[in-house]
Amino acid sequence: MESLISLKPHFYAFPSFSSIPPTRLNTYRKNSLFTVSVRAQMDPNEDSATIATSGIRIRRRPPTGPPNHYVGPFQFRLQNEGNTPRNILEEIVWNKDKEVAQLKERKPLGLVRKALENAPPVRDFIGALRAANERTGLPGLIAEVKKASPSRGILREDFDPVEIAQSYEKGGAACLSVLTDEKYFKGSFENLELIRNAGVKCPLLCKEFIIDAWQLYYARSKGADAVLLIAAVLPDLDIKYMVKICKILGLTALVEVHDEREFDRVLGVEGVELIGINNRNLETFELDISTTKKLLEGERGKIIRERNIIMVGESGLFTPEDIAYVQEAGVKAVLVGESIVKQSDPAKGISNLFGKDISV
Ligand SMILES: O=P(O)(O)OC[C@@H](O)[C@@H](O)c1c[nH]c2ccccc12
Repeated sequence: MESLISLKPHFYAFPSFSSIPPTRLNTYRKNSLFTVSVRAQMDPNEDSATIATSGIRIRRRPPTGPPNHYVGPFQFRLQNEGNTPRNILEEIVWNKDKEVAQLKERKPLGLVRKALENAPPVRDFIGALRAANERTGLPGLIAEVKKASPSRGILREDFDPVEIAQSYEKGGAACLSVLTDEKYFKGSFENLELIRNAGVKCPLLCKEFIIDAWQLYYARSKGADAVLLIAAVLPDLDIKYMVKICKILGLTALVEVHDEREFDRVLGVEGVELIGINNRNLETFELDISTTKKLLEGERGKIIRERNIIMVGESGLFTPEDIAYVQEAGVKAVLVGESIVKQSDPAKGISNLFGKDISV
């Protein structure tokens, strides 16, 4: 069934990595983007389109072309299954695709790379988490500078990112996460830069929906020490290449999963050192902190320990009992936003969350 949604001209999605068959991908990457020599594996039984999107459920861009209908001088845009996002994650990613295409036009990779020369030095994100964990015996805290989210709306009206970041640092956070998505989370790269330039010592995670390697360079040029790679939106090959690029840039990659399938995919990627389990399903917003426990049971937990991978429990953590629960499940770090950002004194929010002062 088609229905009318707007009169605006339709946007043509810009092709990015996932739409390029792996064979071409190599040449493309080698010639125009990076000088990394990596070879994509091709299974002769799988066609290239399947490989390029392997592993993910969401559609990275609208599968149908512009559904236009002309009536005289009027151009109508028709809504159908192929151009309507099926869930919020698809919507965010489709939007991000347009956003990145525009940003790239304004600031091509060459310019971003040039800007890297003046970027502040990278700091050791994983080292900070390990040190905090050893010092306190509790999971190292990644405290999130978060103004709003699509599931919770505005979390804090009087939002001063630098003040919040400084308060988190004072309260004993090991690292900070700064949301940079503007449309859905009311964040910005300006916030990231402001916090970095204010002299906050905690390493910074750029919390963004990364779908294109250009964004990794951009995040680093703005002072990020780490980036988030979401397995639900990135095919295996993208994760593999992006992890390699992060290494080259000195960035730590926090690779996020939320079910067994994504976890297994990520465990199949070489060089991953930090994995987050998101207790919130980004497609449905459902929150369940037993996700962290469930995913770390049995064989997967064993692999994690053998490889010395640091696990991060993400989302929906509000009380000392929640922290104890995910720690028991095997995490050495936690990522927390809502419960601490909402407190008038975020440092106090941290002590409430852990049931004690972790700054000393
Ligand atoms: O505010 P919470 O429930 O404490 O959650 C923080 C963080 O885990 C959450 O913001 C998050 C985790 N993964 C994401 C990916 C995109 C956007 C946001 C997120």
